Amino acid sequence: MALRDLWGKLTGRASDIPPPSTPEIVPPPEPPAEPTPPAELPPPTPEPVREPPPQEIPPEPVREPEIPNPARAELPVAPVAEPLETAFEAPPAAVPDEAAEEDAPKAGFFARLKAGLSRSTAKLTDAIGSVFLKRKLDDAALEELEEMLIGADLGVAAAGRIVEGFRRTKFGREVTDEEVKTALADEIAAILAPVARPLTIHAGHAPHVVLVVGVNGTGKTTTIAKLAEQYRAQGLKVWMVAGDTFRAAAVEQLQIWGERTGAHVVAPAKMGADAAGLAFDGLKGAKEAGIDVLLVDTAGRLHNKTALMEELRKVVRVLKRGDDAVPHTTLLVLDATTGQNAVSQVKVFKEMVDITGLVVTKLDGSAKGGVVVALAQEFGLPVHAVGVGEKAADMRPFEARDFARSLVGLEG
Ligand SMILES: Nc1nc2c(ncn2[C@@H]2O[C@H](COP(=O)(O)OP(=O)(O)OP(=O)(O)O)[C@@H](O)[C@H]2O)c(=O)[nH]1
Repeated sequence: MALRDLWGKLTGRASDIPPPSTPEIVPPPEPPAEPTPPAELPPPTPEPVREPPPQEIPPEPVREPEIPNPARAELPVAPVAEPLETAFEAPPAAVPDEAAEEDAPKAGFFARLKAGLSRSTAKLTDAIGSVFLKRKLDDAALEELEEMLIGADLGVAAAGRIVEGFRRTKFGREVTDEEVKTALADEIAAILAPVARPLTIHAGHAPHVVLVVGVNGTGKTTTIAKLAEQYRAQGLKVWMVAGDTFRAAAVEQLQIWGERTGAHVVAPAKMGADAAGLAFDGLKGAKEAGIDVLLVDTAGRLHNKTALMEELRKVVRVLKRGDDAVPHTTLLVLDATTGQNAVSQVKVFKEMVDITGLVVTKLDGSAKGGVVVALAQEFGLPVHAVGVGEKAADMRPFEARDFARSLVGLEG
C-alpha cells in the first residue's frame, strides 16, 4: 500500500487523500463531538492512588541521563542547572510556526525523508559502485557488502541476513548497479514489511491510552502533539497529560501545542509534581469527559536509569489502578540521528516497561536511517510512524517499500 494511502488512513483527510477502505481508527459507539474539557483539572486523586512523592523523585538535581541522547546537545532545552520554578518561565523547546505548516507542500514529506536518508544512501551507493560494478558477487564482494551495510547502521544481524539473501539469489553472476540496488531494496523491504504497522486507536476504549516514553530530546512531546493534531482532525476527542513534570519547558511546550490543536492538557499544579498521580487524574478526568484518546507524556531524564525505571513503572502501576487494561499502547520514541544508540535505548526501555511500538523521529537532517532496519531485525516491534520535521504534517505512517527504496537511492 502506498504511503499516501496510509497517511490518508491515519488522518482521514478526505479532502486531499481518498479515505481508506478499512479505517484504522475504530470509532466510538457515538459520533465524536467537540471535546468539552472541564474548566479545571479533575478533582484530586483518591487516597490510595496518590503515591508518596517528593522524596522518591526529588525535583532538584537534574543531571545527565545514564541513557544519553547524543543529539540532545544540539537541541534547545532549558538549562538543566536552572531551578525548576525559574525554568518554568523559560521558553519551551521550539514549537514550529503554524502558518509555515500550511504552506508546506505534501511532497515535502518524501523530499525530506529522502534528504534525511541521503547520508545513509551515499554510504550504500558509493559502496555498491565500488564493490559490485561489473563484478561477480563472490565471497570477497559479499564480505565487503556486509561491512558496508554495518557501516550504514543496518546492524550485524540485518547485514548478515541481506548478504545471505544475495548469496542465494545473485551469487556467481555479473550484476549491474541498478540490479544490486533493487535487490538490496527488496531485501531491506522484506525486513521492514512486518514492522510497518500504523498505530490503531480504539476510541471505544474511551479513552485509548497511549503512554509515550523515550530519552529526553528524542521528540516525545512533539510526537504527542503531532498525534493529537492528527486525531483531532479525525474528529476524535483528545487529551494530553504533561507527565514530564520535571522539565518546565516540556510542560509549557505541550500547553502551547494544546492551544494550537484544541486538545485539553492535564498539567501539573507545580513542577516536580507526582507524574503517576497526574496520569491517574488525567485518566479519571478523560473517562468522565468521554475522551477518545489520552496521550501521556513522560520524563526522559532522571538522575539515573533506576530512577527513570521506577518513575515509568509507577506511572503504569498507578494508571492500572484506574483501569487494568491501560496503557493500551506504550510508544517508545527514538531519534534517528543517534544511530546505533537507538538500539541500546530499545533494550533499556524494554526492561522498564512493555513497549508495544516505536516512532522514529528526525529522519530529516542528518539521520542514520539504516538504524530502522537494525531495529526491525533485532526487535520486530511495530514502527508506527516516522517523523521528518517538527510540524504535525511531518509525521506519517511508516512504509517499508518506500523507505527501503529511498535508503538505497532508488526512486519510489
Ligand atoms: N528535525 C526534526 N526535529 C524534530 C522532530 N521531532 C522532534 N523534533 C525536535 O526535537 C526537539 C526535541 O523534541 P521534544 O518533543 O521536545 O523531545 P522530548 O523527547 O519531549 O524531550 P524532553 O521534553 O526533553 O524529554 C524539538 O526541538 C523538536 O521540535 C523531527 O522529526 N525532525
